[in-house]
Amino acid sequence: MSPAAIIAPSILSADFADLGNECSTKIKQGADWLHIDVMDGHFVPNITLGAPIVTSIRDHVERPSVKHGKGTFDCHMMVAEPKRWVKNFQEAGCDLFCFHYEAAINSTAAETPDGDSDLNTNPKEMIRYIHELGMLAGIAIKPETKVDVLWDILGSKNEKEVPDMVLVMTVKPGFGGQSFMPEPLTKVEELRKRYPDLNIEVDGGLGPGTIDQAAVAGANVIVAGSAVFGKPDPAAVITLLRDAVEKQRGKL
Ligand SMILES: O=C(CO)[C@H](O)[C@H](O)COP(=O)(O)O
Ligand SMILES: [Fe+2]
Repeated sequence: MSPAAIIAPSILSADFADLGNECSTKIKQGADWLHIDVMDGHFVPNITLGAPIVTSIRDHVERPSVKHGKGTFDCHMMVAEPKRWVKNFQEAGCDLFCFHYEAAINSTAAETPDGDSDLNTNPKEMIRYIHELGMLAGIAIKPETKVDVLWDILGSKNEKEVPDMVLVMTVKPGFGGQSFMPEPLTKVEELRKRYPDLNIEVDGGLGPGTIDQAAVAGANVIVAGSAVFGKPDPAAVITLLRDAVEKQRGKL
């Protein structure tokens, strides 16, 4: 059986003027994690938020008591130089640092806030660095990136280099509220076939109309922004998303 359903509302669609309350309310309404979209205007053509905001909302959401537990801050780092921000986000209260494969391999100037100018941004090194700082590590791929790039990383003999989660984007990263792209689900299917226990997250355009396809493919971590925030009954949407994943779990 694949891992349990994890529902992670994306705060990109929250009321930013009332963020602390928005976040704590979503947890009360049944969310497991909060998905925090960090965009730097370089890796994607949009800017959202940085570590100070994560520090502020951490005061409103209790830290998870167990690994992957309720209240996990799932930081989706759509930034050009992910290594620069690992320590910064760890100090802010991030629990899961999910960087983009495409950013890691193309990163050039990776000086960290500590002045560490080691430019090595090999994905496995990144994962080890994130783990050494006590966070869970995720690796994300854009819709056009082939899943094959992940086999070497997922097959690493060093457990510190193995990610805790893979994020398969189902929209082009950069904006909330886009239409779901079904094509990347073939990557989810292949990941699930090879790795029955892996946390596989899908992100972009997920909601009541698209969840079944993602659940059948084998995704268990579901990000939903515009389908949850600002809706009349967010708790009902969260339950619907969870039920769709749970229904498929036994079959996978
Ligand atoms: O990473 C993202 C965009 O780059 C967001 O997490 C994602 O788009 C969620 O928003 P929605 O559910 O409205 O599509
Ligand atoms: Fe995201």
